[in-house]
Amino acid sequence: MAYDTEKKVALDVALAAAHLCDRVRQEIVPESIEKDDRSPVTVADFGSQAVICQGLGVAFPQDPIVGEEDSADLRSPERAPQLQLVTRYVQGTLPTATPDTVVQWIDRGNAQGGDRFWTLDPIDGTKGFLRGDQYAVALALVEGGEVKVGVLACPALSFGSGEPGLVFVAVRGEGASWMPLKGGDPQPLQVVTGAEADGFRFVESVESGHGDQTRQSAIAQAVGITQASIRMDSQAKYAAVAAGQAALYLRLPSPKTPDYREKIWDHAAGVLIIEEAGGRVTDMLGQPLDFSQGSKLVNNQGVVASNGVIHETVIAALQQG
Ligand SMILES: Nc1ncnc2c1ncn2[C@@H]1O[C@H](COP(=O)(O)O)[C@@H](OP(=O)(O)O)[C@H]1O
Ligand SMILES: [Mg+2]
Ligand SMILES: [Mg+2]
Ligand SMILES: [Mg+2]
Repeated sequence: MAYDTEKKVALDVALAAAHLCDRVRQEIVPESIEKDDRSPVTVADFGSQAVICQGLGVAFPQDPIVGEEDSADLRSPERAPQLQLVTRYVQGTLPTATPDTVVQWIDRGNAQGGDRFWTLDPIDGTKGFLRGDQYAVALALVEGGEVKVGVLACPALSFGSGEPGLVFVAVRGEGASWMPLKGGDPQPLQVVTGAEADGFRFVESVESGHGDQTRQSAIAQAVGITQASIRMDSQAKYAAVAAGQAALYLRLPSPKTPDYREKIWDHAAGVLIIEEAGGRVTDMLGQPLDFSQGSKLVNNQGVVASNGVIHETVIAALQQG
């Protein structure tokens, strides 16, 4: 089957990284370092990126990686204790790791893109990770501007009363599935179908600054969704739609940052998982997300991810105001 090796390697490295993040959260209260854009990053974000870039580097030495983090904030002498801590956690997976190899692995993720590249969010939802809520390790392969393989590892997510820790994977044209992070048989993913919108739920970010919650509620109501939103950090929202737990994920530009452009690693894996589960993802104008323009979705604003059935109705409601 197509992309068999890529799928296997992506799953292996994402699982190793998810395990690292989970260990950090169980063992310490991770402190956050503030990046230049004032957003937080933790030892787990750095460790996750190091483990994944190392593994991809061995399996696919020619492939560029467009990752969220870089090691600049870890290299300064006053950050030596944090780099030591990252190295200690990476050694749990890669025993020969040193501070030098760790920063080199992290910086493999500094590529700009190309015809074929990986995009990596070592922890999507760092604010959720810090709060003890949802987060995801997100990895995707993009070829010719199209997402071909997507993996989302969600250590804190569960379905119903099941144990937390789920992983989602999709290969273009071959469907999407989920399994427990601990291992087990893959189960197919399928969006919720039917036209009974009043039974549907919608998902949105916990962070009010990452979207427009007022407008998101208004649009959901306009398309007949009467129930309150489910607020969740990270691309776990894409997983919720792919698994049929919600019919819609709305991410409309925040009035505080109207010119914000979404980052490719915040969406690539989730988009493919929803599409392969039978759903649809576009921007707020109904255009496909364009992953061929470097690290940002410069040609898109807002994201609408749905079960497909209600998609056109949502886009129409957005055009009306
Ligand atoms: N003004 C903004 N509008 C939309 N997304 C934003 C934003 N500022 C930051 N983000 C992104 O929102 C992501 C988290 O999404 P969510 O709110 O759905 O959990 C962050 O990913 P990281 O946590 O990987 O940095 C970050 O890239
Ligand atoms: Mg971040
Ligand atoms: Mg992110
Ligand atoms: Mg991140």
